[in-house]
Amino acid sequence: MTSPPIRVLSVASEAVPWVKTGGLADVAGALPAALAPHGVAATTLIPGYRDVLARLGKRPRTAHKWADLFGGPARLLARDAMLVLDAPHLFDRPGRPYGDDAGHDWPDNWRRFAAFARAAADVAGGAAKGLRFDLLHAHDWQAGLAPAYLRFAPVAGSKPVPAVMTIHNMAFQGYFPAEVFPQLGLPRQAWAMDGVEYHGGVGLLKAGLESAQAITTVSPTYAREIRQPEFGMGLDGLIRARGQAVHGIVNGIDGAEWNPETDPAIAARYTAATLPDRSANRAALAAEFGLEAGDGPLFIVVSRLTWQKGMDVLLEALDHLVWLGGRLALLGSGDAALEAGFHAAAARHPGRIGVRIGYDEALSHRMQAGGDAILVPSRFEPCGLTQLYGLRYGCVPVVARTGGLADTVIDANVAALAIGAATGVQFDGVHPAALKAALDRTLALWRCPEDWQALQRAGMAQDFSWARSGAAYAALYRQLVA
Ligand SMILES: Nc1ncnc2c1ncn2[C@@H]1O[C@H](COP(=O)(O)OP(=O)(O)O[C@H]2O[C@H](CO)[C@@H](O)[C@H](O)[C@H]2O)[C@@H](O)[C@H]1O
Repeated sequence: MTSPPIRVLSVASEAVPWVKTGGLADVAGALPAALAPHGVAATTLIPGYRDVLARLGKRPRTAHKWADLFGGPARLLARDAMLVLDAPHLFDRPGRPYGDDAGHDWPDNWRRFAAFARAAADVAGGAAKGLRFDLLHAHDWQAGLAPAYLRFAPVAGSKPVPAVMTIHNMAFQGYFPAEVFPQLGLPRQAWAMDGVEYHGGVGLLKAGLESAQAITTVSPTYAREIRQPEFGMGLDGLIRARGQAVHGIVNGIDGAEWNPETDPAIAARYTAATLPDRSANRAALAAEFGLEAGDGPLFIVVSRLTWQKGMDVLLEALDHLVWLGGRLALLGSGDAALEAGFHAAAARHPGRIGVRIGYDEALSHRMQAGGDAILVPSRFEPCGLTQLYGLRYGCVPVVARTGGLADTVIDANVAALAIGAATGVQFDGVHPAALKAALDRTLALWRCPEDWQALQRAGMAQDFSWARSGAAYAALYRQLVA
């Protein structure tokens, strides 16, 4: 007899295809399908931002109502395996999920995401008729209070529901002043070192990390790195103390959406056996970015333009990249100074550097299909998805040896090349000299077409589908509900 599926409420502030600002959305969106083959029925709860509600269509079912959820009425809307928290006073506004169009965080973010977490804990605890869950899985600081509500203020009479807290990025912790604590609806004992108190204020991610039965992050190397102050960013002591409960599970990618054999966004479809067909994509990409023809590699970057991603270091290596005969197509948005820096580099190197500031999903597919190598010089990278897309598309990753980049790319050292295992180039220490040296190594590989194609083929043969990671999450859930 097969056992009934484990029912998981996955709680995230963004999930594809509904709302995305970064990699969290890819993962939260992919999890339910990744878990289904492993006996887990996952339902995703996201906030009802204006765009989400607009796309939800006319008649979603109302599964629960709150007369007053942190200052206004709210409804739980259900559509298939999706739940949306419709709370107009918190989420129905123009702008982005976490701030206005000018990039300022919403001043009431603590209230928005406390309410979201409270609602999640209510739903996991059985408050909504007909919806039952065995476990709550919270993602990042926006969902961080949900495990704390389950621990300190569960639905009256409900059976205990275990929680998993996943860190997608330790740099974002949801820290707010102590004054908000009395408004969270938590009992006084939650204001403690092993509760929500954090450096004299309230830490939303911290609260989740203290309260969840298990902690995961998105690669084994990052799980080790966050035990150190440099990567733990104030929470390294907590991570060390809870070491036994911390697990590193690498993200998968959606192999249906990211498949060069079937991708509707690209000009020429191809497989590892038909690599020469890629050249049409390459030519189209160069044309799209106004780049001249050349025999050097066409590098791409698809990234948030931030310090985390090492984009300031890349700026300092661009003259060298061009001097080597390379070209660069960059798509991204973020810090104004970095955006200006890339515009200036493009002006300095017309025909060699092309820059597109903005967010464009279809273009990101065309770039992976047409680029020769993708640059990911991150200072820290919990997992990273763009290098995985690069591997799948034969766009060779050139990455810093950190976090998930260290775990997913096999450096083209002599031994790895000799056995055909190498899939990319790694470098240590994110500073201009190290990146320039990595570019030199990349060029040496590029000049030997046999080596280069071996890198591409080995990368395309890697399996970063969700199969393994889905099984790992399912095994963890099973332990916790047992
Ligand atoms: N301008 C643009 N146009 C189109 N698409 C763009 C884009 N800029 C970025 N993207 C896309 O957004 C996603 C970014 O995901 P990443 O994993 O690389 O980083 P992020 O730091 O957002 O995620 C955090 O969470 C994820 C998920 O766990 C971790 O992998 C990661 O290390 C961690 O920092 C990718 O799908 C990428 O293609």
